[in-house]
Amino acid sequence: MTSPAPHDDALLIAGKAYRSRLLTGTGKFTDLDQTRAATEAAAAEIVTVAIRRTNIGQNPDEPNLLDVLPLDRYTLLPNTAGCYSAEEAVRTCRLARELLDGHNLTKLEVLGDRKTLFPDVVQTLKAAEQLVADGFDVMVYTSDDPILAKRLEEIGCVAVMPLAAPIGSGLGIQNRYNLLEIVENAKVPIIVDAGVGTASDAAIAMELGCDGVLMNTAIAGAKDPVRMARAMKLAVQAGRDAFLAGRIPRKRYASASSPIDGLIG
Ligand SMILES: CC(=O)[C@@H](O)[C@H](O)COP(=O)(O)O
Repeated sequence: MTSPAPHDDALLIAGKAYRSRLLTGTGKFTDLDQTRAATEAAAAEIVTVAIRRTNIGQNPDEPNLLDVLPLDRYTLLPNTAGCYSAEEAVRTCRLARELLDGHNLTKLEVLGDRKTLFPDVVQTLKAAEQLVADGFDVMVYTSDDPILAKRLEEIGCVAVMPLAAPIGSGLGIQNRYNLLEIVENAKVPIIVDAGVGTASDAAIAMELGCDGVLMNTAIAGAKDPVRMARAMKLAVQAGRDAFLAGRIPRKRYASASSPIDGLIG
């Protein structure tokens, strides 16, 4: 049997196919040139933007992110970073849709507190319901709770994005069994969002069967963001290939690498 070439293995989100399974954030870079260079090195196709913090045309006198990440090349994923209630998040998504001429794809995050930046799951569910009813394609940041992930899928979110660890912590995947449970039960893409620290974290997420990884701090905060972006691209690709190839089972005892049948003497 021939394995599909990696480029046949598209990530489908809201009816659109993407070759890249690495989604990147646009915050925390030194300047727009670095944002562009790192995003290119990551080979990201979907880039997320904090609508309340980033100029995508609201302030005509300030540098515009879209000058370095043009809409004909990237799929913009406006996000609701900084929102602490369903109401604020819904309002922010509507503002983004207005600014972007009816663009329906959105990343919902409703935060619970400023210390952990964990999602407020009650407010997240409420906002997701309203946004889906309002015609948005909602990619939703959530905790790594499998029951909640399923509820968000049932509501109609187009992708569910459980955290690996708190946003910006770089702690890597804290509960791989929860992620596995979420992935095994999902009918929509599962994209790990937040908490990745280095390339091996991204590879593990993909080896677990996640459909993609979204990250910002691990790239933007690295000593060499462009180099880290490239490392993340390769890690996501390697993890995906390893998942599709199927890992060998773990065994307690050794099994010789060379066959012992037909040994002389
Ligand atoms: C960029 C974004 O949308 C956030 O959810 C978050 O910033 C990602 O987390 P890390 O910064 O930990 O990668």
